[in-house]
Amino acid sequence: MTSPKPPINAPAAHQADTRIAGDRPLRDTRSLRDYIRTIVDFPKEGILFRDVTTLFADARGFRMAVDQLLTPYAGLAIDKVVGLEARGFILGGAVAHQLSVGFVPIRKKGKLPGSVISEAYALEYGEAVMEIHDDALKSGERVLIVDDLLATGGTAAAGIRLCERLGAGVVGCAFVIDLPDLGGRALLEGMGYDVHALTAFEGD
Ligand SMILES: O=P(O)(O)OC[C@H]1O[C@H](OP(=O)(O)OP(=O)(O)O)[C@H](O)[C@@H]1O
Ligand SMILES: Nc1ncnc2[nH]cnc12
Repeated sequence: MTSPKPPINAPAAHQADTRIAGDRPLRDTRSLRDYIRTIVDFPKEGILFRDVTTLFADARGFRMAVDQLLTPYAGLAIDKVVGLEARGFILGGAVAHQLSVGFVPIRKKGKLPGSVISEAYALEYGEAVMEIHDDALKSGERVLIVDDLLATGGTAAAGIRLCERLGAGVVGCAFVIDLPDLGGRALLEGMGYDVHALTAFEGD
């Protein structure tokens, strides 16, 4: 027999299960990685798609991701968090809120309403153009770039170029997932950028 649903304004008693005492889970011992789902052959054959919607949907998982993303940068001077469309918006917005700084979106071509600058880049499974409002960052501002996943590094490198063309400095690039076999970390670190990733999936 299923129990009746509580009234819509009832206190959320079930949330007790998601609370964390210090770093020690009360009951739930899943690691951040355990919340990430893999979809085979999406968006095309041969791709193992690392799906973070299952991580975002879980209160404990999402909090772990946001907290771990910002930990290395908490003591540093950051003026803006720059999020890469689309999942970088969800993470970057939360990180910006935690750091008490503003959030700037980098979007796919044609989505931003104001005057933009653009950068073309290659993806693991296609090509795209990214854009930023040309007044979104001031010269000399220090930015943290946030996205869900680092694969070839093409998206992040385009994001870095856009920020730097506006005169901003990239303090770091933070990702939930690194796919090291696709070379993004090596690319970005080879260019001298700080890369912070919470977990890696090898063999992709
Ligand atoms: O390191 P790269 O090879 O550039 O790949 C990483 C990018 O690919 C994914 O986004 P996607 O392009 O699928 O766009 P979406 O988030 O808008 O779905 C992911 O969220 C990163 O932004
Ligand atoms: N394997 C993958 N899973 C999820 N997002 C991606 N973006 C590029 N490669 C990806």
